[in-house]
Amino acid sequence: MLNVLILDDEDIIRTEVNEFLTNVGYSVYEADRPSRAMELLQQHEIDIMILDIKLPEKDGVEVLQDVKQLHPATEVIMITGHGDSDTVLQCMKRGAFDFFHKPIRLLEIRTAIERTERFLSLQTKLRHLERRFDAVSTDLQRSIADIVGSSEAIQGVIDTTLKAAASADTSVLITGESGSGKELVARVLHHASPRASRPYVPVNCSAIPDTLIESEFFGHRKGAFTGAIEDRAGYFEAAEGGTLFLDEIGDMPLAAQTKLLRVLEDRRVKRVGGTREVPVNLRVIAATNQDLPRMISDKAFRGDLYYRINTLEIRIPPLRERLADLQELISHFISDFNPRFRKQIRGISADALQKLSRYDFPGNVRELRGMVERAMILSDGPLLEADVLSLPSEARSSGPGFRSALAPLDRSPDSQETDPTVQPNSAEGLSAQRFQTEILPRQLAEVDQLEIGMVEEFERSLLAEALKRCQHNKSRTAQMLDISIHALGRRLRRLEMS
Ligand SMILES: Nc1ncnc2c1ncn2[C@@H]1O[C@H](COP(=O)(O)OP(=O)(O)OP(=O)(O)O)[C@@H](O)[C@H]1O
Repeated sequence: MLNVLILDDEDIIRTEVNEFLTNVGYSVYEADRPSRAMELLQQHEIDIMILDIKLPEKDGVEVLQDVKQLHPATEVIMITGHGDSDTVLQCMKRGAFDFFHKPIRLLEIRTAIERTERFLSLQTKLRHLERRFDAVSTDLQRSIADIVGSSEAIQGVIDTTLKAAASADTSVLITGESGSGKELVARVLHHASPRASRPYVPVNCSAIPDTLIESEFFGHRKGAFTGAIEDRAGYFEAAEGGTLFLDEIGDMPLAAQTKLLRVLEDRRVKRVGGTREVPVNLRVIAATNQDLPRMISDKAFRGDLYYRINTLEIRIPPLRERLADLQELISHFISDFNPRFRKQIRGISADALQKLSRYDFPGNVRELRGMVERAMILSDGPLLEADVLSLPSEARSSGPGFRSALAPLDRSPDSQETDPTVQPNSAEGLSAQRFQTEILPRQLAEVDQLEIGMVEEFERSLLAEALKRCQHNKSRTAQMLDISIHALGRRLRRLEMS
């Protein structure tokens, strides 16, 4: 409903116009002088103002000027006398939307107001579209910029992603090793698609307990089970119109796979405890680092679901197949971490880079990011050197130990079990190894949460913990932290721990 303000010093005109407009459904305010009109404009969002020319205090042309300056969203319709062509011209120049002559004909007013109303609604739509367009394009720009790398391999991935984005209903399966950037690609896919202005709902299938999976995906009605204290929409409904990203789909239990398949086929969902089915309109993007065809032959993944979700497959090559991106990625992470750690590290030494490029990065970009983060905490100079990067010495690069030292932070327990390089071989080995593979990476991940001023404190406690575990033997501590004994000494002195 539009708000209309009438500014006229003639009571009879105000009353008549007010009655007429109120009857046809507008909300009408009246003012008999400019100062009162300005007060009302302050207090209410006035869409249209009907403004007389001849007024006490100041004339209508001046009032028009004030209104256009202070309340540009308010459209003004002027009431002018006959033969006032100069004034009409002035008013139009100053932004009046329309005008009509006295004596007023109510029907004329109504037509003028309806015209203004149509104009206002078009303007609102335009503003809305502009906002959406801006938001969509910046989100897309930002999500593409998040994918660092100029190698042919990664550019190929971005090209395919943008092509896949165009067909808004096609299911896409993103495959690639852990930490290779599948989530980043899923975001680009959404933001570049016609569904970009609608929700993007990422779901990590491995993080939902089996017992909750149905209500999380389908939602529930109040009272459907203990704890269902109110009606809740599930992921399918939350992603309405947009994209549902199912990360780690290989971890979805078989029963849930069957239900997912049904939704993809019927495009309808029913909340747990509910009776009504509601239609859903969304695109599903799934991602996995597992070998789904093998899981199908092992009966751990449904073949029919697999064919349903991989209408199009985007494979992200592991980092070791695109080492051309290494330097760019390292620079990106360094500039990301510099302000957080209050450092001014300029880059990486040629020697360290060369050694890194011989590594196979089982944890891919996530692992590289963790390495850079850790090295930056430990680094004292302007360049990241091999000793703080936990790089393998030539002898260790292919031998056991190195992988475990750099195990990605979120490596699954399964992968560690099957990885012969992380099998503990002694009690001391167990604690040192656990410190390297679990405790240290977890603590490093916690750095993300720390305030800048706490970084030194954190570093100090990390070193104290490592020293304690090695009975204060410096060379063993350095070995455990994968840094040289000199680097350890420098750090202890800087932190006044020696
Ligand atoms: N090309 C890249 N440029 C910049 N950062 C990247 C790139 N690829 C991955 N990353 C970073 O590496 C980390 C892991 O990426 P992401 O979560 O997308 O991997 P993923 O393949 O989905 O991993 P998972 O299989 O474990 O879910 C994130 O911090 C991400 O920002």
